[in-house]
Amino acid sequence: MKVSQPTRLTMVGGGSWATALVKILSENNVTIKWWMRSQVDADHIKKYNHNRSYLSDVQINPRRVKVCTRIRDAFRDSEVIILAVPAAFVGEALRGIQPQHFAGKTVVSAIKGMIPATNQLVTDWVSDQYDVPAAQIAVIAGPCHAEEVALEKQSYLTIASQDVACATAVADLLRCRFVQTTPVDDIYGIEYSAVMKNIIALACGITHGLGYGDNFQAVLVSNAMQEIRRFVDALHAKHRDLSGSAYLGDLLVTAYSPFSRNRTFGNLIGRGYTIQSAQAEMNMIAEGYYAVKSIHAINEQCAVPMPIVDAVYNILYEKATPTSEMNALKRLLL
Ligand SMILES: NC(=O)C1=CN([C@@H]2O[C@H](COP(=O)(O)OP(=O)(O)OC[C@H]3O[C@@H](n4cnc5c(N)ncnc54)[C@H](OP(=O)(O)O)[C@@H]3O)[C@@H](O)[C@H]2O)C=CC1
Ligand SMILES: O=C(CO)COP(=O)(O)O
Repeated sequence: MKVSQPTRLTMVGGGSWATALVKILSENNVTIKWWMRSQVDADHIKKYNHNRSYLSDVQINPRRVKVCTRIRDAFRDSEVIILAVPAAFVGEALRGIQPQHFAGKTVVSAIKGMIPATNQLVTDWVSDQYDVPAAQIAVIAGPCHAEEVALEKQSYLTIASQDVACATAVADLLRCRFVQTTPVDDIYGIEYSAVMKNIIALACGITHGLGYGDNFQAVLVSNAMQEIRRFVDALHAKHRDLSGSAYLGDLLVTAYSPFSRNRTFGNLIGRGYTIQSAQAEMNMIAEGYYAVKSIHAINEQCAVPMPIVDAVYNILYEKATPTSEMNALKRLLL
């Protein structure tokens, strides 16, 4: 990707994170074609310059942002594609897009989830499905809730790519008054850690819903860090400092923030909601619900000890009760 401004960019997704990223990018010299599936939401933005369904206080700049519901129109002439729908729906969002539509473009995943059908990271899936070279793929990571971006609270993003020049170019696009960005090369470590922290946040929410306190959660989170290290090292061994903000920082914000979708979903499960009723209660998607199934399946090959992931999987997919799983888990934590 050329680092030259102005940049023509496509945002795929009409949810909270897509809306927050549109806000960030609109601060810079970027023109955005913003694809969303809902015609009603798109029409509303065109008329009133805000997204009625997510982060409705964010003003959309009509000079920078054009909304559309046809994915091929959204891709035309763009240099950068940002994917910002939950992983389970990215295939549906890109229906009608062929490898040639990605040719020459930089693809940036803002997604912290796994492709359920293939148990792949989103970037691996993009590379396989659309023949996008690794040097043109990046991810957006770091502890950053869309709600705080909407409020212009100081935030930090880490941009990872195997090609540091690509990461740097994307980091330049996303740096603004209230967002600092850092380019790095550990794309696999960062993407897997971002997926894992959502599962841990489900566990934090479940235990909170059951009545466990801060003392327990601190032990849960520190054990989770070790679990993440074991898993990521087993898949992609590399020297990495997991105390960095894209790893530990993202785990902390998700585990402790009331904005967290995954923690909220877990909390409802801990309080006795069924999966269906918890999903219905939330207007947003908790990626960890889908991801735990993929991570559990991948770990059948690696066989890394992951008691927290196993407990969440058993609760969400094996009909185990939160009480019994957390009773068993608490004996394993140190
Ligand atoms: N929210 C945040 O703070 C952050 C989120 N992320 C990541 O960003 C990604 C998107 O999350 P987020 O924006 O929070 O999600 P939201 O729950 O806010 O939005 C979900 C989006 O997915 C769309 N969608 C839902 N169901 C389908 C479907 N069946 N087919 C196609 N599209 C569908 C929704 O469209 P519709 O409105 O029409 O239903 C909406 O645009 C996730 O991977 C998340 O982990 C990363 C960092 C921060
Ligand atoms: O990844 C996120 C913030 O960095 C958002 O996920 P949660 O909403 O589950 O915390």
